[in-house]
Amino acid sequence: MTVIVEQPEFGEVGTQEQKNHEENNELVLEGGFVVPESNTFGHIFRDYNAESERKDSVEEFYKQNHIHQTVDFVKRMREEYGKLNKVEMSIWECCELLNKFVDESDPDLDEPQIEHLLQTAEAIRKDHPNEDWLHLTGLIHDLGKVLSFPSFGELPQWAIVGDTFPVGCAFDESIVHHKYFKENPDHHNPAYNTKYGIYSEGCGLDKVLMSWGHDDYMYMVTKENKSTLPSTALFIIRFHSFYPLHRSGAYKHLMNDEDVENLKWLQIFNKYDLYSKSNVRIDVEKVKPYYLSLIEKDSNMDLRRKTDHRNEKPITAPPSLLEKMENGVGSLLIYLLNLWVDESVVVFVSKLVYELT
Ligand SMILES: O[C@H]1[C@H](O)[C@@H](O)[C@H](O)[C@@H](O)[C@H]1O
Ligand SMILES: [Fe+2]
Repeated sequence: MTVIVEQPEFGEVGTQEQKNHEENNELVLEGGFVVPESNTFGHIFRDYNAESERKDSVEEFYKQNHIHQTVDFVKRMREEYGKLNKVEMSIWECCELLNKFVDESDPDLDEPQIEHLLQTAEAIRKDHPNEDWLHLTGLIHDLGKVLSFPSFGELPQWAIVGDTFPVGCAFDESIVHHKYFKENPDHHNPAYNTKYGIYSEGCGLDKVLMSWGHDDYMYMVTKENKSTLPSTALFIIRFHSFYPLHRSGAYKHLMNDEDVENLKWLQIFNKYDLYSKSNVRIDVEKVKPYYLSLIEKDSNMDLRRKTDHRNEKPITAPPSLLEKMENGVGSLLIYLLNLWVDESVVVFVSKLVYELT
């Protein structure tokens, strides 16, 4: 059930083959995934000013997003959704649910999200066939968009999608449709509108409150369910919409050394996330078995049991037992605890181990 992570090698993503393709106006990443020149609508990617049928609605989306994302709002959302007490659902069920969701913030895509999830994961798989943790990350990175469905609280889209940014410090100029922040109360609050605001140099992104949406929610779900995905995957999930950082280089003064390392992977991931938004259709049924096997491997991530251990208290072993956990039997206990089996089973096994050791 462990998703094996090979140590990443960071280097320039690019080869001679890539350069040849670049001359032909297309970009190829390492293995064979070809970056298209234009999005589904024939425009360059992330052009928020291009005349298109989505231009005005995307702008209206960002207006609402920028007015309402405040420190108070983010704190309330984190508190509320941190309980993970809404619904239990398997990863694949979430993927299928998202088929009914169209992202109002996205100028590049108006297809159901399941296509996007699989397009991202398949593009990564083409170039990095051995990084199965990154394939799974691609598959689940946007699942937090389920927040738009009634069972997950039916949040408005401005509280789910779009690029994210820190709250509690000045809104960087590079943020899409920045002008609408002038209607955000935090923008006029001296505690929140300076370069550092409530943060300090190098404090680490983990300490930073990000505008609330699918990224932070899915991060919470992944973390609290004790996914075996590596911490880099959690970083990617949490910050994949943080374009002001990973594209524009803003807010780097808040990063610590670990963030610097993780950012390299996020930038690799982003190429697939963004440029796989094309009209190349995916044969869902064909690739489904592979992704089900990845989900199975990271069995902690079966949201059926674990998205929502709502209202349940985390199960912890008694202190006397914790002392005995150095040995092999203790590891078995940790394993069982991590599986979040019924509490009575854990207590029974705990007692048994205690007696035997
Ligand atoms: O419109 C898109 C979309 O909502 C993506 O899921 C998000 O990750 C991007 O940052 C955003 O620009
Ligand atoms: Fe996303």
